[in-house]
This record gives sequence, structure tokens and C-alpha cells, in this order.
Amino acid sequence: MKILVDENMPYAQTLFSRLGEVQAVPGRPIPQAALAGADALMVRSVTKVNADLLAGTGVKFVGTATAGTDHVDDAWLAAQGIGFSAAPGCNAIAVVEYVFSALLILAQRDGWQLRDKTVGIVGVGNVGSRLQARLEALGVKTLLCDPPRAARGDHGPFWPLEKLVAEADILTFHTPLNKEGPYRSRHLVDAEVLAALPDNRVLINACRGAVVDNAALLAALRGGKALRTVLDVWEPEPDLSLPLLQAVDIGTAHIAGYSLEGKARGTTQVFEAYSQFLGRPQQVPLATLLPVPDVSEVTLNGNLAANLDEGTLLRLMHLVYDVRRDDAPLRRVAGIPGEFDKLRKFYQERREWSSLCIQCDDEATAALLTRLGFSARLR
Ligand SMILES: NC(=O)c1ccc[n+]([C@@H]2O[C@H](COP(=O)([O-])OP(=O)(O)OC[C@H]3O[C@@H](n4cnc5c(N)ncnc54)[C@H](O)[C@@H]3O)[C@@H](O)[C@H]2O)c1
Ligand SMILES: O=C(O)[C@H](O)[C@H](O)COP(=O)(O)O
Repeated sequence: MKILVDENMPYAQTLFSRLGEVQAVPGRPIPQAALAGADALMVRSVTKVNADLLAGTGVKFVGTATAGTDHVDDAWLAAQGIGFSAAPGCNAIAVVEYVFSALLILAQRDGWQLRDKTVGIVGVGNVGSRLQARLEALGVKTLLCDPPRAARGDHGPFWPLEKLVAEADILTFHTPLNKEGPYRSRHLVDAEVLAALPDNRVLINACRGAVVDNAALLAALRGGKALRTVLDVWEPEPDLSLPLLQAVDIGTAHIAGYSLEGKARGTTQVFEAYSQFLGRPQQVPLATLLPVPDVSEVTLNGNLAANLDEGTLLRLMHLVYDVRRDDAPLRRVAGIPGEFDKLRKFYQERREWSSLCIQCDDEATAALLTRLGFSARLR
């Protein structure tokens, strides 16, 4: 059995070789010749999976080690009887930690406290709900917008986007890219929404580039719109607009979800799905794959639970991940053909906050840090 895997999928060789012969290939584009004789294909978001790629091949299963699935024509796969699995939630924690880092950097730069702000979360799924939980732990007010969940009667409250645009200081987008349908999210942020946004707000897009109309955003920023902007995703990728990159406050190469844990979960989720598909179910505990982090333990002195200072939180967070390490390289190489994908391929190892164990003096501080996503213990 021949299994093709994207070369940017850590641990794929180790795991999938338990099931068959593994060949690692580039994902953008997949070399067509490699598909000859392949039984299964494991991709990332850069590969368009559709009839053009797979018609006439023997591929019987496709896995994508990603949360988003807009690159996959799942209706066509289903019509062909080809098995399919994504990796929902695999990298949600990484995206949340990216958003926290960006927000606390902007707060420090502009002299405000996150605790004094209202954060509007658009799309309250795996990423959005984890973001809400951590913001809540810190005492930050949130407003949620998720029409599909509202229609299902899920516990909210959920509000229309217009309310978030009018009232939230920070607007952060975590929807799938729906190109059509009742919950269309393509250009959810368009010229009209941008015009309606009051001054001095923060806009974050860490879901899919086209959720924000990039041309309209550039026009607004060029027109003097007072808006802090954080973009991890672009319309289009990899050929993002260089003027837009220059105009945003933080810009990164679609790496918000790129923690080692997030990527490893993506691989294990599709591995488990494929082994299930073959009738040979296997589970892979994440801890058996991950290396020891560079920094694994620090001590925090004193009782900080009552009012965890945001400067202290920033320092703790940035012992693990600081989004500026990804902003600077993109600005250096954007516009050079191939470099956007190279930044992603040779991504410096990044861990999640849970990899840092914080020793605390008291239980309340340890409990708060645990709610925020760190590992914490009493010393
Ligand atoms: N930048 C990155 O590295 C990165 C990493 C992970 C995920 N993503 C993207 O972020 C998206 C969200 O990730 P997730 O894991 O939370 O997905 P998810 O499917 O768990 O959650 C998405 C939520 O958005 C809601 N939604 C759908 N259409 C909407 C609309 N028009 N308006 C408001 N809400 C809407 C859904 O009901 C759902 O609750 C993914 O689909 C993916 O495209 C990007
Ligand atoms: O949808 C996702 O899971 C993310 O956008 C993911 O981080 C994209 O990474 P890629 O598959 O492009 O390497």
C-alpha cells in the first residue's frame, strides 16, 4: 500500500509507515506522477483536493492534517466513495496563543489593558470557544457571533456581527471560509463593515484570508482608517499584497496554528482516522511523540491570582511564543517567489503554553494559570 504524505507533516513518516509504504511530497503543487499507484493521500491546506487532482487515480482515502477544509471538494470525494477526514481542533490552542500574544503586544505598544477591552469573537468553534474561555479566565468581556450555532440553539448568547462591529474594541475572526450559502463568510469584513468600525479598534484575521476583503482593507488603511490590524492569513496566498503587509501592525505567513503540538495532533488525527478506515484502529498519545521543550519550568513568586498583572502574563507567554518572531521574517522576504512557503516549511519549533510548568506559591495563582493554559504546580 502506498501512502503519499505532505512533506510538512511532522511524524507522518513514523506513523504512516505502520500502515504501508510512505512517500513524502511537496504540497504546492503535489507532483502528479507521485499519485500513480497511491492508495491514500495526506495533505495540508496548500493542496487543492478535487477531481482535477484525483480523477483516474486509485486514491481511496484523503486526510487533511488541518482544521480548515475549504481546499477539499468533499462533495466530490463522497460522490466517488473516497474516504475523507480532517483534523478538527488540532491547532486551536496555537491560534488562541497567537491571538493573545498579538493582543498583549498591541496593548503594551499603545498603553491599554486587555482587561478593560471587549473582545468580539466571530466564529465560536474550536478556536473561538477556547479563546473565549481563556479571556474569561483573565476577566475580559467577550461578545460572540456565530449564526450557525445560534440557529442550532446552542448556549450563547450570540449576537449579530453588526453589534460586535459597533461595540467590541477587538474583533477577531475564526470562521471557516464559506464561499456561498446561508453562512457565507467570504468578505465578511468588506468595505461597509470597515466603514462602520469606529476608530481605534483592533481587527484580527487568523482564519482564512478571504474572510476579510484585503483590497477593501488596504483602501481603508490607506485612507487613514485608525485601525490596528493583525493578519496571519491573506487574500491570496502565497502572493499576498505587499502594500497591505506594510500597512498592518502584525503580519505573519499563515502560521497561527503552527505549534508543534498542533501539527502533531493534525498528523495523529488523520493517522487514527485512516487506520480506522482500514479496519486497523490505532491510537497515538501525543506525549509519546513530543520532545522536551527548550524552556520547561519557571518559578513565580507571590500571590498573583487576585490581579495577574498583564506585564507578567506577557513575560510568561513570551517565554513560550512571541508572535514578533514570525512578523519580522515575513517582512524581510515577502515578495520573493517561494519565500512565503519556505517560512512555513522551515518553521522554527514552537510550543504551546502547556509545555511550560510554572511553580507557584499558592493554589489560587496555580488555578488561574492552569485556566489560562499553562501547566502550574505548587512548590
Ligand atoms: N491561521 C491558522 O493557522 C489556522 C489554524 C486553525 C484554523 N484556521 C481556520 O480557522 C477556522 C476556524 O477554526 P476552528 O477550528 O475554530 O473551526 P470550527 O469549525 O471548530 O469553528 C468554526 C465556527 O465558525 C462558525 N461559523 C461558520 N460560518 C460562520 C459565519 N458566517 N459567521 C460566524 N460564524 C460562523 C461555525 O458555526 C463554527 O462554530 C478554520 O476553518 C480554518 O479555516 C486557521
Ligand atoms: O486550517 C488549518 O488547520 C490551518 O490553517 C493550518 O495551520 C494551515 O497550515 P497548512 O496546512 O497550510 O500547513
